[in-house]
Amino acid sequence: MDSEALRKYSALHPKPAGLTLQYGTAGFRTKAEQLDHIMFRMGLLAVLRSKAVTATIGIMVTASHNPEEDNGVKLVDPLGEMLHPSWEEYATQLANAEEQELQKVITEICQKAAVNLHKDASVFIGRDTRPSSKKLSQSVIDGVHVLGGQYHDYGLVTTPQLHYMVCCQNTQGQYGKATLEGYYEKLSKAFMELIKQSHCSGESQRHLKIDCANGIGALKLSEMKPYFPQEVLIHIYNDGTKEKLNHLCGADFVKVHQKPPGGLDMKPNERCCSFDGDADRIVYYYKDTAGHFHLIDGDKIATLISIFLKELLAKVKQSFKMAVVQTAYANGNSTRYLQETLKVPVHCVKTGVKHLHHKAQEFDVGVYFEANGHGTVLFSKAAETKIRQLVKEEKDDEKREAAKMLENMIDLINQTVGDAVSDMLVIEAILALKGLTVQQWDALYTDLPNRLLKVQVADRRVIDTTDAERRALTPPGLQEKIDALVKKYKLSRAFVRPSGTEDVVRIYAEADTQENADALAHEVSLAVFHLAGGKGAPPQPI
Ligand SMILES: CC(=O)N[C@H]1[C@@H](OP(=O)(O)O)O[C@H](CO)[C@@H](O)[C@@H]1O
Ligand SMILES: [Mg+2]
Repeated sequence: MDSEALRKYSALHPKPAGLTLQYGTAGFRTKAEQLDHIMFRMGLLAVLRSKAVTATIGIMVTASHNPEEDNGVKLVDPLGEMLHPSWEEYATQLANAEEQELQKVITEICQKAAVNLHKDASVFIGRDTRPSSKKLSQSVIDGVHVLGGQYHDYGLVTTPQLHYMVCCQNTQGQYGKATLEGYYEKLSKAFMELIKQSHCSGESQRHLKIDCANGIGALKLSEMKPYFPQEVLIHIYNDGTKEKLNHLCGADFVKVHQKPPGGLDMKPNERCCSFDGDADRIVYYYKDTAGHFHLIDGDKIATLISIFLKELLAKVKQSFKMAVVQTAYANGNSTRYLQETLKVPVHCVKTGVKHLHHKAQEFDVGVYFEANGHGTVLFSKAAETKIRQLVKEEKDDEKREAAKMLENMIDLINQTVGDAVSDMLVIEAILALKGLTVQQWDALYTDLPNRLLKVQVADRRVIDTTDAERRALTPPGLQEKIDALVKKYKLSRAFVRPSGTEDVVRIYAEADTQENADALAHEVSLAVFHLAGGKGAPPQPI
């Protein structure tokens, strides 16, 4: 380690006095002007991680669905997964070290994590379209450079594209070519092969309006357009040329407010979808002839994909284990439909993609989605090998055709992480293959009315939870109070948990009617306010 260079460069990226930040659910995320030193130091950390695991590590500069003024940074592990939890602590230590301690902290991390500084290091860097992202990614490069790491700067890419590149690189091309062209070619080829097998659906079926949240998704979809077959008519809205990133649009806005985004004119029964700011989430929706808005969220996406995969798995007659992984935010009726109608095992884990991904790895086919539209499907190595073998060797036509579809699904889905572009193509292919309209898809089950609220408290860590965050252990009396409130309503459920990305406590409630869900959510938020140290004015009824 060149101490002199480290001192010189870290002085160029000074830490604001008194600022402490934590590597949370989505890495570091805050106002862009507070992040320069974090970026530099995450450049350092990526080099250490790369040396520790002898593989390429990714760094993505983005704050996803958060306001344009914010920014953030996430590290990507060798196979495209989120940074291993054991390293989140090192990230936090490095981020908060005073400048004169930096070298000492690096040495400590090297000791604890058995990092050999003499090894080579390689880092892939990507960024979203925020005005601050370019400069911040330059600070990442400074960090990588100081510790002698090699880097490849992919510039503007979606978050899932960066995850894909890292996985391709570390599997020596087995997962695909680590270029944007490689990504577009792999996905479009699998998509075209899939829809070739579709017999139904007229031309009008293939129109899709996409709200790109004024973010990176618009740029990358436009780049990908020449790779699509002519029948796929995608119309890009909120492309970032006129309005601000994520402002009154994007997947998070649509999901939270349960209403259409601005900047997209929706005619009755038209199929529409929204990406979030870094294109790793997607939700669908439409307006019926009476003008009512219908949201098709991550739970319904998981359901559609599960129906499709389950049918194919039955046809190939293998004893593959399939399951769906959800969080506590999944709509109660989606869980009921999956378990009781579709007869697929459902598992509930803590909020955050890393938890879902980890659980889904236990199955041959693990479908996971957060209600907000982040999700993908994981296929075990054994299942993938068997499916590819059936495509080559199976004599029975029906079985071979089913295997072929599964093979194309494996190639179309971005197995490294939730990917709005890839998920959109998966959904479009399934709708075309099954000849389903957006209304028919929506009608699979009816969402229970629900409400998501947030409450500010002095210290959200006073709330400790258990049972995949569905029950509160502390503060004393809170869970008993929630239980009593839930009993007042039909088909009701409610839980509270400290957010991992914002300084708030989140409240979720569902019940038989919207009025009841709203009333329950409000009552629970009052309980949180009174028992967990609420700040400011008490929450008002909705
Ligand atoms: C209710 C909700 O949507 N929570 C989101 C949000 O986490 P919180 O810990 O709730 O702030 O951001 C995470 C990262 O993007 C995402 O994984 C998660 O689903
Ligand atoms: Mg995102």
